[in-house]
Order: sequence, then structure tokens, then C-alpha cells
Amino acid sequence: MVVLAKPPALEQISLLRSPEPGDYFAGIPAVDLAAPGAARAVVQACERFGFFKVVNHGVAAGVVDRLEAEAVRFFASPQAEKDAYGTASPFGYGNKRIGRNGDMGWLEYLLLAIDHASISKASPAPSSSLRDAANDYVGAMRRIARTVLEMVAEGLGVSPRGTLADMVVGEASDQLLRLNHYPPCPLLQSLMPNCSPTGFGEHTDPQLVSILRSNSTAGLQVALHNGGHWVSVPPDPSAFFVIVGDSLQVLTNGRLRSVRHRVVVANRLKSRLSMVYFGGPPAAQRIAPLRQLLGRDRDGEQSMYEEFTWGEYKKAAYRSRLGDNRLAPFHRQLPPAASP
Ligand SMILES: C=C1C[C@]23C[C@@]1(O)CC[C@H]2[C@@]12CC[C@H](O)[C@@](C)(C(=O)O1)[C@H]2[C@@H]3C(=O)O
Ligand SMILES: O=C(O)CCC(=O)C(=O)O
Ligand SMILES: [Fe+2]
Repeated sequence: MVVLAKPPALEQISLLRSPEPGDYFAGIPAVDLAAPGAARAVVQACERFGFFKVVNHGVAAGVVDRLEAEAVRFFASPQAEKDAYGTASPFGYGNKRIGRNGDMGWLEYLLLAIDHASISKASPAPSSSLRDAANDYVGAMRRIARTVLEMVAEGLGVSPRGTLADMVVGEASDQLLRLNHYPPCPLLQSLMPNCSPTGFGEHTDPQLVSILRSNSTAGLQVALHNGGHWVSVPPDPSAFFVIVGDSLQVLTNGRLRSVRHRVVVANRLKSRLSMVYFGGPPAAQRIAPLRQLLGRDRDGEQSMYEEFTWGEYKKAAYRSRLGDNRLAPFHRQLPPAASP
């Protein structure tokens, strides 16, 4: 038997089975935010998958292209220059190390904090041109996040419509922008053609929503709510993907569930570049099911979660490993339903 050793650069990175080329899941819903009935479509997509793509979003291609070009330029710059913006703790440049608890992936990234509507002055943006491009991009992502969350509220019958959206776009909200670059890994792929490095290990996002845009290189996979089977998401650089996060799961008492997702680096030639906006609430925001979702009309439904603030959740999240179920410690033991 021949035992193949992993190249040293990959020693701490787990391998995944390479997806078959072009083997994409065709069922990801596409929601036209401008179409009649969009609110219902958003809620349905969130309930079924915790994930969908937004089309007809009105974001000018120039806004996306400019940030992508800045990101490509930054990631192509000499390693020593990039390291000057590291080591992502928590913000700045990071290489292979994700978070502080030993998670590793085949990627490099830039993680930037957002202060209300623009990149925080405290975040080390590599250039003023990247900062300007990121600010325009963040403006566009905040508009999508607001619309999506207003539609979630409307579709679930929660009023006012801004109940969820205000948590994310209001003053003191906790938003992030992450630029991820996944270079190809031809060495491994020629040694072990059926294996690919993990780019970003499986996880759920802790915030309310994340809005993800990538170039045309595939790699994102999501776990289906129905059975947990991993499926490959067809890339669509003209669209934005919405990811339901843990906080939205709790706020809706589990009606919407956060989606596990990961990135597999299977393309032998082309880099994947993703730009992800994370919409989180202010630190003091209480994260508990919205009262209207527990009201009398909902048959005395009880909260499935212990109460916490976003600040408390975030602190716990940042002590956890990427793949942990971060909501598990907050699940309530409910008394068995009374028999009729
Ligand atoms: C391993 C980790 C990285 C992460 C913080 C954590 O301890 C657990 C959650 C991770 C995550 C996933 C979604 C986002 O990419 C992120 C920025 C976030 O808010 O939570 C990352 C964190 C990170 O990379 O610092
Ligand atoms: O790069 C991607 O497509 C996914 C990245 C991701 O899940 C994250 O940054 O949290
Ligand atoms: Fe994520």
C-alpha cells in the first residue's frame, strides 16, 4: 500500500473530498427583491435553506468590481507587505489561521470592522483606495441587509418592519467586512486528485445575516437543513448570497435556522475571491425571540433559548472552534408539552 504524505504547507489543514466538476445543487432559491411577493419568498427560502441568492439587487457593477480589483491587488502584493496588516487579531490580514483557537484553512484574508456606515478608522485598511472602495461596497451591503431583514419581518408578520433591520444598520451595530482569497493548491490536487484542502471549515455565522459575493470560482458548499447533506453552490458573481446567522435563528425562535457552510478549494487553476458583509447588532442588544413570534396567536409558544446579549454571545463565539455548535449551550430544556 502506498501512503501519500501531505505537503508540509498543508499539514494542519484538513482535506475534503473534491466535488465532481460542475456538480452543482440546482435548488438554491433566487429572490428578486423588487418582485411582488418578495417578502414571502425571502421567508420561504430562509425557512427551507437558511440561504438564498438575491438577484435584481440594484447594486452597480462598478461598486463590486472596484472592491474586487482592490482586493486582488492587495492579495498579489509581497508577503511582507501583507504581513504588515496582520495578524488578524481580531482585525487586519490573516493567513491560514482563522480565529484564535487553532482553526486553519487554505486562504488568506482581510477582516475589517465597520463603524456605522464605513470602515472603522481603527481597522488597518491597506490603502485609501481600498478603504474608499470598501466604504461604497459596505453602503450597498447595508441596503441589501436592511431590505432582506425588513422582508423577513414583514413575511413573519412582525411590526414595525424595521424591528430586525434596525439592529443591523442602526447606530452602534456590530458589522464586519471580510475579503477572502483562496489560491489554488495544484500540488495537493496532483498528488491526491480526489482530495482538496479545506478553504474555510464548516461553521455557522454568529450574526443575523451575512451577504456574500464571490468571483466565478466555485468552492462554497452549504449543508441542507433537510438531512445535513453538503451541496455545492453554483457561483454567480452577479448575485449576492444571503446566509442566515445564529442570531436571526434565536430572534425568530428557530423558525429560521442558521446554515452550516464551508469552502473547498478544488479548482486547480483559479483563485476564489469572496467578499462577505456580516450584519450584527449592538453589543447590548438582547437576543431573544421577538415577542410577536411568541404571542397568544402562536399558541403559547415558548422561547427555545436562554436569553443573552450579542456582546455575551460574541464573547463565547470567539472562544469557540469554528465548527462548534455555538447555540447549543443556550438551548433551553423545555418541559414536555401537556397531553390533551
Ligand atoms: C474560529 C473562529 C473564527 C470566527 C471566530 C471563531 O472563534 C468562531 C466564529 C468565526 C466567525 C465565522 C463567521 C465570520 O467569518 C467571523 C468573522 C465571525 O464573526 O465568526 C469568524 C470569526 C473570525 O474569523 O474571527
Ligand atoms: O468565502 C466564502 O465563500 C465563505 C466565507 C465564510 O463563510 C466566512 O467568511 O464566514
Ligand atoms: Fe461564514
